Amino acid sequence: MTKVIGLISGTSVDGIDAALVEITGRELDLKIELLAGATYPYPAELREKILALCAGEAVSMAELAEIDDAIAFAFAQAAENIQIGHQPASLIGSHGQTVYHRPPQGSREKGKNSGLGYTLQLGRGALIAHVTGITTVSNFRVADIAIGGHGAPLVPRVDAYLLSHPQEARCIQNIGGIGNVAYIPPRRDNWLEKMRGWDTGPGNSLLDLAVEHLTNGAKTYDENGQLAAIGTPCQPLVEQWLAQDYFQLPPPKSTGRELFGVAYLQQCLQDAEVYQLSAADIMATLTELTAASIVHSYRTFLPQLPDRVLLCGGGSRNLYLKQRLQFLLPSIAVETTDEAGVSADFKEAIAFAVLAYWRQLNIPGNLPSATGAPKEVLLGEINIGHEA
Ligand SMILES: Nc1ncnc2c1ncn2[C@@H]1O[C@H](COP(=O)(O)OP(=O)(O)OP(=O)(O)O)[C@@H](O)[C@H]1O
Ligand SMILES: CC(=O)N[C@H]1[C@@H]2OC[C@@H](O2)[C@@H](O)[C@@H]1O[C@H](C)C(=O)O
Repeated sequence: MTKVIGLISGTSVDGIDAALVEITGRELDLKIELLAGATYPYPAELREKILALCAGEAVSMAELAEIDDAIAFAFAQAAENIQIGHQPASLIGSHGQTVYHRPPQGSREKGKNSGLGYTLQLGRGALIAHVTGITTVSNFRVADIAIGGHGAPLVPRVDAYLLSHPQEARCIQNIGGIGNVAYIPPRRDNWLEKMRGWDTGPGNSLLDLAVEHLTNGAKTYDENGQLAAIGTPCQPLVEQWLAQDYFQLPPPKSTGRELFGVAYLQQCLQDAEVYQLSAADIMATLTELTAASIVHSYRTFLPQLPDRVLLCGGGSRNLYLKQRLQFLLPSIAVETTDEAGVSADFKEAIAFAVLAYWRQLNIPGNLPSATGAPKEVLLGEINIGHEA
């Protein structure tokens, strides 16, 4: 049994999710127990700086170094806090903070750099290992990227072992800033080879930006989808947006705030002008885009629709969004991963604890059918803590 801390701040940049878990087994016999989970918001000033970086604002290398260190210290503090009242952990898996993600483009010849993806997560693991004294695995995405993969999504392989079912085909749908899915066929025959995974597109990123814009900064997210729920989705707009490139691109595929960020929202608002929509209608329409893009991708790219969809991430708390997903998938059970025994709030943090644990055991962490990499690889760089 190994006690591991998983840390991640996702594309919503709302704060650091920390999970303290006990892990046993390897793959098919993998078991986790969540001992503690908490979200530690970033200091407001740091969040603003990170969002500016993500939006492509120019910073000097000196400023970048400062932000990197501030993130690492915040992550180390989260690791210290989550252990309070528990026996100390022996390993940390820290995803860090994505500030830039460029998916690979087209085919790539070995040894040549044309078309290679690029991804940058800040919050260097060496500093977290030094501050906490705990060995820290970090930089999980780069090995998959280096061999031509997207480096994302990485959670599907962990989903496979924690959430597969002997009879049911399941879609594990994360709705964070960006949405991503893991499709898991029933656990029989060569089920792992039949798995699929990809980023479905915007999760909450456009919703958060829109609410902030429409309420002049008074709100940062549409709690439970309350505002969207009193509006009406403008279907012609949803169809217009769904016809765009990303939604038609076959998987494996990944995306980020580089695409579904401020400029994308501005274009959406401009497209909406002709329909003279109310604030609630705009929110309903953007929420419909999130729901419809998820369902469109299942209908277009999966070999069969799943028997059950298990939601996770902050968007699983958006009741209106959940209702719309259920409406668009009438004969399929739409629930959350909580109902299958894995915390919907902390599944990503749990996954990075598992990925660190696998790294120590030399077990590959990527699922080539989800990242597009040509083979399985070990993920993450190991930074030894001085107490190791
Ligand atoms: N009660 C709620 N009602 C509606 N939306 C919510 C609620 N709680 C959280 N959210 C949404 O969830 C978002 C945070 O989700 P989460 O923490 O899963 O994202 P993330 O991990 O940063 O993203 P990603 O998975 O893309 O890396 C918030 O920004 C908000 O939009
Ligand atoms: C580059 C990056 O940070 N991607 C995130 C993001 O947030 C959701 C989606 O886009 C997913 O691809 C990924 O995160 C999760 C943790 C993953 O790798 O599975």
